Amino acid sequence: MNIEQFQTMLSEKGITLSGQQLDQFDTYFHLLVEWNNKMNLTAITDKEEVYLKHFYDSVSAAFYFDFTKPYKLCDVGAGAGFPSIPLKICFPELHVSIVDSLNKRISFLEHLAASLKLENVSFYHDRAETFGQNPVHREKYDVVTARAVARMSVLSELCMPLVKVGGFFVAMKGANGQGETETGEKAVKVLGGKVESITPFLLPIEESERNIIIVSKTKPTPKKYPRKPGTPNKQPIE
Ligand SMILES: C[S@@+](CC[C@H](N)C(=O)[O-])C[C@H]1O[C@@H](n2cnc3c(N)ncnc32)[C@H](O)[C@@H]1O
Repeated sequence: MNIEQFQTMLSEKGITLSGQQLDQFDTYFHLLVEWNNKMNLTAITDKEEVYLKHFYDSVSAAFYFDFTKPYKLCDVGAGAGFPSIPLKICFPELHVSIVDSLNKRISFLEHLAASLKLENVSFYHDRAETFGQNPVHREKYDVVTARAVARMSVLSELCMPLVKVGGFFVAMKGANGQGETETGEKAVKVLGGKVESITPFLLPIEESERNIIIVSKTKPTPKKYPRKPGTPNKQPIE
């Protein structure tokens, strides 16, 4: 996907990017490739592939969920910033918190956010299992996102405790998203949620399948979740 296609295809979905936002994506691409030479951030470094498989794919969450409001958003396991940094570039009103267990990725993100002059972004080097038990963060977010972190039952335990009652969890999945969500539906319920929608779509150009799963939080998550890493006999809730 070249930059013109990126701009046109987003504009067809109602997301119009200014010159400044396009410059931010350009800087993001260059820093991603530069830092990828010193640390493992992504296997995708070809420019057109980064625009398709990282930038467009991340922003595709906004085709199914309204990110235009000044929501408090937490991105669990964002790695090199996906999906929350592309969403923040497109929707500057968002207040973004990123939690990732790998400190070198957090260092990259801090540098990236400063270079892009992003406001209202915070980074936390932590595991979601402990972050979600911290009263500062527990049930404090309007929306929690996750892309390519864990299968739905495990992911729900990491993400649902962070969502406030009345908020949403947006999971970005590949082709197996539907099956995983059927298996993970019990976990979602135990954790206080309800699966509102599973929407399949094809990534343009290469036509690989994606699924966006939207879960609403209807009641508080029981205190024992998320369980700490190493909890005896810890199995996914299935
Ligand atoms: C496969 S990468 C995906 C990164 C990004 N979301 C994307 O779509 O490219 C998974 C990321 O989740 C982080 N991660 C895995 N388990 C985690 C946990 N329990 N708590 C916080 N971060 C975690 C890893 O450090 C890694 O950066």
